[in-house]
Amino acid sequence: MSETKVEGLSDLRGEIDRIDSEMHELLMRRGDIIDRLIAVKARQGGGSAFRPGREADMMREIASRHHGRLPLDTVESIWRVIISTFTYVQSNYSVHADLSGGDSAMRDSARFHFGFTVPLVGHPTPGAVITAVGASGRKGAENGGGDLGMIRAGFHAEDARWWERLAAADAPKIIARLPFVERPDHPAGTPVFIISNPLAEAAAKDVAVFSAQGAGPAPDVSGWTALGCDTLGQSEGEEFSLLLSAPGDWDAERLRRLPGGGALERIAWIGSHAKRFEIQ
Ligand SMILES: O=C(O)C(=O)C[C@]1(C(=O)O)C=C[C@@H](O)C=C1
Repeated sequence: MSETKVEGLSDLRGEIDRIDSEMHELLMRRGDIIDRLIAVKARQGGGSAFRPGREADMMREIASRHHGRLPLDTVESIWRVIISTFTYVQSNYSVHADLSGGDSAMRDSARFHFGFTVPLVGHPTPGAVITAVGASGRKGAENGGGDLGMIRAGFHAEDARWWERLAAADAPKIIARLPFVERPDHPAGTPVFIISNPLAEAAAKDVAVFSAQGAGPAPDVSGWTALGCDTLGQSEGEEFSLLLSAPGDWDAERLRRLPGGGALERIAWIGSHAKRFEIQ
């Protein structure tokens, strides 16, 4: 009579060890591609290691195919750290984070999206972040070179018109809005903009972001959201200043055609990012 073997803890641990060993082997093989990536990018004219459009596509794909017991939070953070670290080993960079809204939420977001290998530098205001990123790009780095910045989306009492600092052509630009995967109870859900020195290639262009100013009070923007344009920041004074997001193919002329848009005297494109991938 044949005995059926009952599965024991050591069998399951053996299976876990085999899976871990395969995952580690695959990650090391992923690492072996880095030198070839650097060589191909150099042949294509160099440029930044950051490819935000590609990263957004990858995160969307991973979130769409995910199923099973492992929480999506875990899978998202593992891949964010893999991709950020692979970017880092192509070309070292630091993340400059605006801590004006408190340290812990921004630190959580930075570690969730960039891991612990990429150095994190805290700053008191968005302006200080923009200055640090701009300065890192001037140290002989090519286009998009240098560090990344992380600015909390939302009201900044101490630097109410921070977006105006992104308006000059050679100033840093918005390249991403995190988290990519938007869902209730995201563990690092603070909405943040990622800025870098201007990128020549591979930006994500679903959503365009603009800085706009004009004399006197701001126009009535209450109907703009329904027309595709969101007001993400607003500051009043002798001049009003708006931070606006719109579909990726909009330009200054399209913004001026909004009701009251004629009041926008100065408009500057200050970057673009991928559309949020929403999970209910
Ligand atoms: O696809 C690239 O261009 C890469 O450099 C690879 C990689 C990745 O690790 O998957 C890393 C950095 C980029 O921002 C996007 C993706």
